[in-house]
Amino acid sequence: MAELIIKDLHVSVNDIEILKGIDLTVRSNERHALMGPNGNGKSTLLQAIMGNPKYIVTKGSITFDGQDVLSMEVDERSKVGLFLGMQYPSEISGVTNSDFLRSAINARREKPISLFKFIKEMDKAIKQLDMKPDLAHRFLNDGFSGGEKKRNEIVQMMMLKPQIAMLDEIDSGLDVDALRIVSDAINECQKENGMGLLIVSHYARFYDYLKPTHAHILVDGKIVLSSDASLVEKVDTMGYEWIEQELNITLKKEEKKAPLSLGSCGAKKVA
Ligand SMILES: Nc1ncnc2c1ncn2[C@@H]1O[C@H](COP(=O)(O)OP(=O)(O)OP(=O)(O)O)[C@@H](O)[C@H]1O
Repeated sequence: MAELIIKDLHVSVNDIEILKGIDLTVRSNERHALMGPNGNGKSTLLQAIMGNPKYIVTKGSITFDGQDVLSMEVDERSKVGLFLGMQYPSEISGVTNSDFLRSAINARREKPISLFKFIKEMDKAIKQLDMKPDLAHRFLNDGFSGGEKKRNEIVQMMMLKPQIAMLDEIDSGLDVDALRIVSDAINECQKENGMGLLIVSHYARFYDYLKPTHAHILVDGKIVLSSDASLVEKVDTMGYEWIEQELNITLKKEEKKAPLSLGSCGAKKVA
């Protein structure tokens, strides 16, 4: 069973501390919803786990099956089974989608994948995501619509078969049908591979499809609440303001979204 363990993680960007002590464990088959007001550090956490050099870890640890992730290069993190589906996927002209994926797959295998198997798997993924068949031969994300880029991240996930997949607002920009198609693909991939999921989204509809086993709220660089999927419903109906009263913390003014109301969903205060 795969296990990603994050302990007391502090991360700075441009000398400003964004993450201020994150503790989180994600295991195979678990589905963690990570929510929180805008600009509080969700993407920063995912980028730091994947090793984006802009995000400097100043304290704490990240281990994957007992191995020190922080001492690994980005490609090594991918090879051990970590995957990040990006909020803003990059466009790379000159590299076709299929070349990119084949190289990424071969980098983590002793023997290169046969062309036959690769084409079969890529066709299956493209069909499952209901994407245009020419996608494999186009340059990576070049000229792709917003929704196509997000679906393409899931094609990559299906092909790479990670042990822990982190999805950063992969639902944003998807129409209602695409949201269902993408969710079905994620669910099937998890069923086949037993991967663990860490999912950042602002929308309950996406979580309705993915059925989180755990849910967390991140505020000002800390996970302040952890619970089950009932936390997603609570945020969907009440926003985040109730957290101020329940935990006696202050949300930044511009992050307040919902009308003030109180309630409890049995969430556990963790910070
Ligand atoms: N590469 C970067 N350069 C400068 N500042 C950054 C960078 N990445 C993140 N930040 C800052 O770190 C803070 C947290 O940003 P982050 O993207 O992690 O928040 P988030 O919770 O994912 O927000 P959202 O829900 O809006 O996506 C913000 O103030 C953001 O401006």
